[in-house]
Amino acid sequence: MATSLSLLVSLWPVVIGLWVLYTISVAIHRRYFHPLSSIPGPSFNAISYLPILYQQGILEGQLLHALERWHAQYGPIIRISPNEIHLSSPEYYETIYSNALKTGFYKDPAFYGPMEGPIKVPVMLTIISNEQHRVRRMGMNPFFSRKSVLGLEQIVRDKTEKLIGMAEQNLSRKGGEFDAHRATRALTVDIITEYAYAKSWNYMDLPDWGEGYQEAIRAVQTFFPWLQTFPSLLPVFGLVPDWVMVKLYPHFGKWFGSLEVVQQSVAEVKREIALGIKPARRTIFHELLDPEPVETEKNLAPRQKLPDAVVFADAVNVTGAGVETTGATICRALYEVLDSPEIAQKLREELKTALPDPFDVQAMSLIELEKLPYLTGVIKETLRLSPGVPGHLPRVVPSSGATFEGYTLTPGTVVSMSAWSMHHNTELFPDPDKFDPTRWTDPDVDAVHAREKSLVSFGRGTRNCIGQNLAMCELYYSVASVIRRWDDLKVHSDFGREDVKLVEFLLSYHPKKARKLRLVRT
Ligand code: HEM
Repeated sequence: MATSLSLLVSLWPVVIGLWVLYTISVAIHRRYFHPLSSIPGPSFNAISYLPILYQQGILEGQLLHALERWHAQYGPIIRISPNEIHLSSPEYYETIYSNALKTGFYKDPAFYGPMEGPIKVPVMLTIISNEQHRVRRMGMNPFFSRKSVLGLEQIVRDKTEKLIGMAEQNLSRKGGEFDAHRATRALTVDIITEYAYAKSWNYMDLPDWGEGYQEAIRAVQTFFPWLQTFPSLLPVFGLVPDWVMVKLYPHFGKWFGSLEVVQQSVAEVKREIALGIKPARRTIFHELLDPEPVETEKNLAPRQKLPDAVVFADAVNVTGAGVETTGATICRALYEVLDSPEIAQKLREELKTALPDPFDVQAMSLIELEKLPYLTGVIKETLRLSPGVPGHLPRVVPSSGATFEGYTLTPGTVVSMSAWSMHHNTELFPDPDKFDPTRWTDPDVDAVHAREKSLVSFGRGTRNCIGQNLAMCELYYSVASVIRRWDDLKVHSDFGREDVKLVEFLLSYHPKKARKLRLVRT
């Protein structure tokens, strides 16, 4: 016994030596003999996944800024990890993202897999197979079509009116201020839950505007970079009981609470369906649990019913995906408009003509708001500078291979682009950090068309954002109603440009120490 122990101890240096040798040979292979070895980029990125973890996990969501620096130094194609290439030329976006079913580029399992997190079932966002995704998405598409959004526009109108009423209450107090950050996230929760489940969570009525739910989503996302780098942590993470998570991160209580509400809603709809009760309005759950047949060229084809766990997963995805993204975009638009007297005046003038009564949110209609060129310019420019999903979206090169910038990429290579670098392309957007709504009202229609092609805040093609029609409706209503309502609204002096800097964990956030947007009246 003693001899075998001492043998084991004496072998340690050999084991460590072999491990060091193995690591060095892997590094040498990745750097000099790997199919991607001729692609430029920082040397350490070519041999290790740690630089990405450093940017995302240690520095917290900084990769989008690092990508900008690396592109400036190494050019339009860079190797950002042993197996991932990032591109900055807009011409490739269509190839990689437009029609996944046709081109075969598919989502990178190493990046998207860990995002299933505590739900443990692939949600629509994380499905890898494009074909499986098509089937899942088909059921939900009609629910988020433009026609559906126009049909349910009253929900957005009513919730926006409530937001304005609450802002009025806060602002009319002596020294009053309006917490636009929290309020806009509560607004987006209330809209999506009423829209999707016909039962608003009414976060706008809570004293803390449901802050815990928003913080929990952010906290969940900060784990992603670690799980993407060390996937073996995933099962360990799954073993941690909920109560321990709540102890470690008290905000998780709100998150788990919200999951229960979604579970209950699924159960309630299942009961109604079983009893043959006809709902006042078919919700997302009716659509997924008891789908109406689809009209095909020949006749009506029945659609597949989904298991409860899948319906639940998609519902959670739909609820969470539109909160921070839309809330942050609304806040950025309000900040940019109110921070510039010239932009504020121009927008107010346009809105005064279109909306004579500043108090009447009920008179607004999406179709009329969309006709306002300057307001539209403000919204597009905000989506450019504050895309809700600004970072790299990794896709795997299909079996046919691919060629970019003269480099051939073998099947299985991961290739990505990001909204952030698309939106900072200096040829299309000179002085890219400047907020300039007139980029979108330029009389040069070809130039505007080229910019529109490069505006990819909602992604592209079959894997794009399903909620974009709803998000646009929310953006038009909230920006128009707040700016039209008060002529003397301004940004609190304790808030500045450094507070709108972006970090990202798929969704964009502001750095932890950033202050939240508050508005005051002069
Ligand atoms: C300004 C607001 C928004 C932005 C910028 C945005 C952006 C995006 C982007 C870029 C994707 C694709 C991500 C990828 O390729 O991995 C996406 C997916 C998705 N978004 Fe949004 N989104 C917004 C609002 C919303 C809203 C309001 C909803 C609510 C329904 C929503 C629900 C979803 C869902 C369910 C997916 C996954 C779709 C799929 O994989 O088929 N988003 N979003």
